[in-house]
Amino acid sequence: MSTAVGAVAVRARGLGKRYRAKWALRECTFELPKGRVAALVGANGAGKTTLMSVLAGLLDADEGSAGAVGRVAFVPQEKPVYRHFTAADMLRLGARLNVVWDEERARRWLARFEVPLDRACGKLSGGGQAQVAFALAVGSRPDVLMLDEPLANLDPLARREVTAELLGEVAATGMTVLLSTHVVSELSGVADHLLLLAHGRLLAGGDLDELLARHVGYTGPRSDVPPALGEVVQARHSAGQSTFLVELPEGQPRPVVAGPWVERPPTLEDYVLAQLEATREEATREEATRKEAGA
Ligand SMILES: Nc1ncnc2c1ncn2[C@@H]1O[C@H](COP(=O)(O)OP(=O)(O)OP(=O)(O)O)[C@@H](O)[C@H]1O
Repeated sequence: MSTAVGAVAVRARGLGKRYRAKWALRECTFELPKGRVAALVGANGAGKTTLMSVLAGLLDADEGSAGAVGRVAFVPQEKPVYRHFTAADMLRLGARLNVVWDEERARRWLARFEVPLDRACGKLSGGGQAQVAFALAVGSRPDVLMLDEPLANLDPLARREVTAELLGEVAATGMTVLLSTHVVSELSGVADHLLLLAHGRLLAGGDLDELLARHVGYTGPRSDVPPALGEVVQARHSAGQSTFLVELPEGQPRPVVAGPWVERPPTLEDYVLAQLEATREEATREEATRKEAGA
């Protein structure tokens, strides 16, 4: 089956969600193209779980709209499995509960991660239980797979293997993946799209290569300003040295920087950490201004 170029898998328009009076999400607008692996990142409490829950239809939005095209599978942070069920029982449950069920795919996932079919889920390790939840999600052949902190219970090798398997599933089925994580360093080469949340608002979103290409890291002699024009996302100074992460102005040729300055393309981790730090500093400044105004 061919897919229209640029088809959208997940869309949000002015999406907002509040718990009582407190907004957990506000004015979120984005489109996630089909077949992408999108990383949803943000500090604790930024609104990642809330966003996924609304997109998966588990929570109603309080303003705006959101939707996903096709069948959605959502694996929450707690990796729900029945403790007294074996992995094989869980697969039988999957077959009963899902409109579409690919038993072979689900079994292959469990075999790949050496999860015994006959052991009660309660007796599996946290990582093993997570694999059962993933197998069920993959077996349901979703068009959009949403995973809340899928890497949290896994050891470093398992994290790499799970992300590799997910990429394999994307290549084989054309599904779209949205995964939230704090382990940003392990998303290089996995995610090709980014949604960055801060205090319930979407700070950045879009194609990862494009986003990173618009940013440059500079290291050079101590200076209050970077060697090229642009928005300073992060500035760090030590006695004799300054480093900057700069967002270059759109639609202009890339600046040529010479002399003592060294240019470095930022990694995903550099970019995300700099953005989160900048937001935290801004929040601290706003809080101080509020306190001053109230004093
Ligand atoms: N059921 C709830 N009732 C009230 N407030 C909630 C509820 N769930 C989340 N919140 C609040 O909404 C905000 C966003 O929470 P959410 O769990 O979506 O963030 P998160 O980015 O997933 O955080 P983490 O990385 O810690 O999992 C937080 O301020 C949180 O305290």
